[in-house]
Amino acid sequence: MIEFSSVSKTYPDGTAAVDDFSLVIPPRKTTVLVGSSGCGKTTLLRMINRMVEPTAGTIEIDGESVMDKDPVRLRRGIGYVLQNGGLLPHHTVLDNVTTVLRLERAPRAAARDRAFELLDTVGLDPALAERYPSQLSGGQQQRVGVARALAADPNILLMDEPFGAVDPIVRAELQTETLRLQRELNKTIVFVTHDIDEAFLLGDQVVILSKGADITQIGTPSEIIENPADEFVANFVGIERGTRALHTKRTGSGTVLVDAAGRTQGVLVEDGA
Ligand SMILES: Nc1ncnc2c1ncn2[C@@H]1O[C@H](COP(=O)(O)OP(=O)(O)OP(=O)(O)O)[C@@H](O)[C@H]1O
Repeated sequence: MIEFSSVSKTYPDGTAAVDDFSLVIPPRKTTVLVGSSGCGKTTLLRMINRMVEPTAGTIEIDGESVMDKDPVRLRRGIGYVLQNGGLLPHHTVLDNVTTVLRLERAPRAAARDRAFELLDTVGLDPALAERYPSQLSGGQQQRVGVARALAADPNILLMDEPFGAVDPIVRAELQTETLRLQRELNKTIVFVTHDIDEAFLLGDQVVILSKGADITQIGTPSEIIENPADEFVANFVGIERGTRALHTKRTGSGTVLVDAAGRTQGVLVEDGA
């Protein structure tokens, strides 16, 4: 479990990125932090692995403050996936994946075996192992980034807009893979995005943030769609307009659900019918 208690972060230039933020992140589930640009999502994520240190408040992992842990060891125990993959350009895929293992002084052969196992886990062809990041597609680079983050088998995986830079089709593929990985690996995932559809697809717990990392609503996707906290959330989620604003339409053979653009999205099947 990760717990934020009254956490604030003011950067040296006076920007109050996070103001009195408290949240419990349950283990082995995916928590998605979603909100518009600049609301403090990345700052929150980076405070978990101490890449950013809070100005006030505490962050605990399984009851122990991150400030009491050695930052280097802490970071090696937490996988971190960035938007652009964050791969080292002059290192092969294999070397990128084994970076942490080599820092941990794992024997070379064991690290290599583990890297191939990880490439398989993230759905990459082992033939890509000797390539450099520039010789991979954006989607493949992201998979390498995930493999690298998983290398030391961390309990926690932080993902900061990991699919922001790939095209929509690859993005959908990577989202499906993330769901599969979560089922198979059972990690505590903290995922940052500004895309509410991505948040609802991946999140067991979704946290909708506004400026200063102010929590506007927190809940499961169903809870939020069924009972949006206010007009901002209803708009953000697209309940009044867009694909989630469904209307019923009677047809000769039953009732269908139609979206705001007039496209039929499905058939209404009444419970117990
Ligand atoms: N190193 C820094 N120094 C000063 N201000 C910063 C720094 N890093 C972030 N900020 C500011 O803190 C606020 C929150 O930034 P943060 O990156 O956490 O937001 P975000 O929600 O992740 O945004 P985005 O979706 O655009 O990445 C913003 O106003 C940003 O400009």
